[in-house]
Amino acid sequence: MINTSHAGAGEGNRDNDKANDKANDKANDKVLIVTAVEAERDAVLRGLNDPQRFGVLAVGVGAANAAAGTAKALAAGGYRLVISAGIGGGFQGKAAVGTIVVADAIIAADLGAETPDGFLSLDELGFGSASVEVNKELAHKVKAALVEAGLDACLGAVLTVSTVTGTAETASRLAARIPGATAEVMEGHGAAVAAASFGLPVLELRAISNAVGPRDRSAWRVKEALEQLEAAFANLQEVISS
Ligand SMILES: O=C(O)c1cccc(C(=O)CC[C@H]2O[C@@H](n3cnc4c(=O)[nH]cnc43)[C@H](O)[C@@H]2O)c1
Repeated sequence: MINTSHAGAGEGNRDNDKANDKANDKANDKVLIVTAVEAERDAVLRGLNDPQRFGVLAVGVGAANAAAGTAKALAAGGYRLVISAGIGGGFQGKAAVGTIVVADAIIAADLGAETPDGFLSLDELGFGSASVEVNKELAHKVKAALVEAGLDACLGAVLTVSTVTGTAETASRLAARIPGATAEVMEGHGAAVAAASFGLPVLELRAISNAVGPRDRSAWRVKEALEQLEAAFANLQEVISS
């Protein structure tokens, strides 16, 4: 074996690798914010006064759309963090309409099996996990920044479902099965799985538009929730960009 003891060459290669890593770090410096619909995307954009540092996309309703849209954006490169954002439902006693919920857990609440003895999650079935880890330190910083800005914000588990809860019975069953359940949405888990597949951290931030429970569209406060979403991102740029 030829001994290529050109230490200088080795060091040169290592220096070059470091330069590349630094360049890549610089290149991967944007934050991707994904919403379901354009109205949510536009509210986020109104809040951001330097949109160049962010990618803000409406990827469609539901976890499959969120996963596909997030993965497609991440495949283009340049991102270091994913945030699933939009409106959501709030669980009774946990998040009232107008609250901003920052996820400390992202859970696909109906990913599992129905049995005569109740629901078994993917985790309980032994087929992986229905949850995606959240960057908790950042989640706490985000929540603190929102409270500091005078917004009503809380931390809690954000459940992703395929079917919006429409009865008190379903709401109670979800809350009993997942004690930290705070908000219900349709996309977060999809975006989170896509982020994790690219090795990126994820956050979820939802402005509560309605109570999780009996279906009453007249009680939804979407306009107000979108205003809260705008206010949230107007006060988060430094925290999520640092
Ligand atoms: O008319 C209905 O009851 C109804 C049925 C299905 C979906 C909707 C939506 O408008 C939800 C779409 C959109 O909003 C998010 N969202 C808001 N509140 C909730 C909720 O209580 N549970 C789940 N998702 C909610 C969701 O992330 C979707 O993007 C209305």
